[in-house]
Amino acid sequence: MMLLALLISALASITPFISQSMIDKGLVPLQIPHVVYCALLLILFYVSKQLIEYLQKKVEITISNDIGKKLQVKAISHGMKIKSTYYKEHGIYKIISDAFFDIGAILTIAQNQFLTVFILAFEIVGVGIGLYLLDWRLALCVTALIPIKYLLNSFLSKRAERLSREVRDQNKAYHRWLDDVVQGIIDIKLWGLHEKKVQEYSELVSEINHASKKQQLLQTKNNSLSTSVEQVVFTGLYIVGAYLILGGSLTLGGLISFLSFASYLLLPVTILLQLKYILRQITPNVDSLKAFFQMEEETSGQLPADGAGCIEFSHVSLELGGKRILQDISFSLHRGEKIAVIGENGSGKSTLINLILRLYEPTSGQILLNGVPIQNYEIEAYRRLFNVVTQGIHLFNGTIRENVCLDDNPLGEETEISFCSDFIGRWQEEFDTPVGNDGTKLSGGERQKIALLRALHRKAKILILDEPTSSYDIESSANFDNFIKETEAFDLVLIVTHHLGVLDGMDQVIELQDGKIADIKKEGQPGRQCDYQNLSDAGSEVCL
Ligand SMILES: Nc1ncnc2c1ncn2[C@@H]1O[C@H](COP(=O)(O)OP(=O)(O)OP(=O)(O)O)[C@@H](O)[C@H]1O
Repeated sequence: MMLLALLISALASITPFISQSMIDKGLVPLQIPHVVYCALLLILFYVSKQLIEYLQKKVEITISNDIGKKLQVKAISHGMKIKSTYYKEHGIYKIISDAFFDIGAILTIAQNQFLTVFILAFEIVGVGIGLYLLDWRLALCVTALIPIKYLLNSFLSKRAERLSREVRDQNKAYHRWLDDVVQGIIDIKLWGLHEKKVQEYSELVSEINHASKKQQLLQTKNNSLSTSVEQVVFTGLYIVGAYLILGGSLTLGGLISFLSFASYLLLPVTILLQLKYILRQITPNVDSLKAFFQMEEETSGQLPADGAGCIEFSHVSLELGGKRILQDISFSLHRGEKIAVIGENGSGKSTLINLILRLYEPTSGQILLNGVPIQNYEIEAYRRLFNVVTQGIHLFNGTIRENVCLDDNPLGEETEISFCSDFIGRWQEEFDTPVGNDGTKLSGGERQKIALLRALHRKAKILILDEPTSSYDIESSANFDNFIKETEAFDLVLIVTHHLGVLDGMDQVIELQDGKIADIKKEGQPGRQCDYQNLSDAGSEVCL
């Protein structure tokens, strides 16, 4: 590549002379052998130039694909590791789509331009030397174009950056909209929002097209102005050339060669001068990609011991988006205990679990596991301590088996828990039955049973369940209550529930109210009498 670049540079510097010699010593006196000789040399130049351009393109595509892939893989990996507080505001789909959009924009704009700089420099030097040697006065006129083009580019590049920012913002608004529509597709159908959403889509696309049209027009304007200036100077070269021929200091062949090779100089010069314009254009994308990669990832730390002696909340408070969600929460859970967290909607129960799972970090106070602040533990090893059923279960689009065995280990003893696995035997394909997108082929209760099987499949020592039975039938609910009461498999069981039947077997019942602890009732040591009747659950009578 380097050799070819040097070759083209050397050839480029002598080709204007070959061309001049062909006209003056071959064509004008009709010396055919000289014409053929010069023509062969020119063919060598053109073929080498094409060859180097082909190789250059090949390298460019490889480098740009490699860079693109590396950036995208890095973006996916980072996107999955960033703290979950980031995607509570905007979904993870939007965050990653934005990053991909920025990567795409940077590569599309920068591709073909930055990578060619190296080759262009050789070409400019070679052709430039040739043209100056051919006629320095004409070469000076061409060189005068460079500052003019530079000023033109500088003038327009500020606007290019503003328009690029506009295009980026419009695309981000579209990703946010699409994320929302994908999540809410069922409600769109149920509430007949189809036309409204299509209208929103149409408006968003119009805005994107409008911004991108302005961006393209500016680019066209830049090209047209630049070409016009070139044309004026080139036309002027005929007049200057005519005077020089008249004065006997330039031959006709020299002028024709100069004019044809001057464009070989101007094209690479134009591309180089456009770098500033291009840099300003990609600045908004580079800025937002930088902001994405600066999003904090979940931290790593020491490995936790296997199992749980004690989880302790010490004066924990949490604020999200300026809103106080939990306030001064203190309690401790000890090995062997089963604990329920109850309270009205929005009292902070799921948030409390999210804090234990390190999906949020306390604004103040500390959570300790076995006496060590939980943020000191290596995050993945820490999370492996928990079997979890979250309130918003997600089932992957695969079979029941694939959804239960997320660790790729074969099915185990969990399949013997009949109240949550019996229903699977009714399907012909049993555990190999596909569940559909997010388990849409299953009922709400069936989805929750698969989520429980998934949690029990992982042989971790702490079981955390967030309203795991809200869609269970009465019989399954009763079986679940017995299972929780009798199980000895876990160091700790923590369950968030509105279903009061399960409270019977609990060692502690923590009641939250408006983000604060209203009561902690311990077995054999009753706290303030809970007003369970206010909790909406069919099974509330079981507790009272
Ligand atoms: N990312 C967030 N930003 C701002 N507020 C939030 C966020 N997540 C939750 N909240 C608020 O925190 C409060 C507690 O929510 P949480 O989900 O913990 O309640 P909950 O007790 O589990 O309720 P439910 O019984 O309805 O499941 C709610 O008022 C909710 O609006």
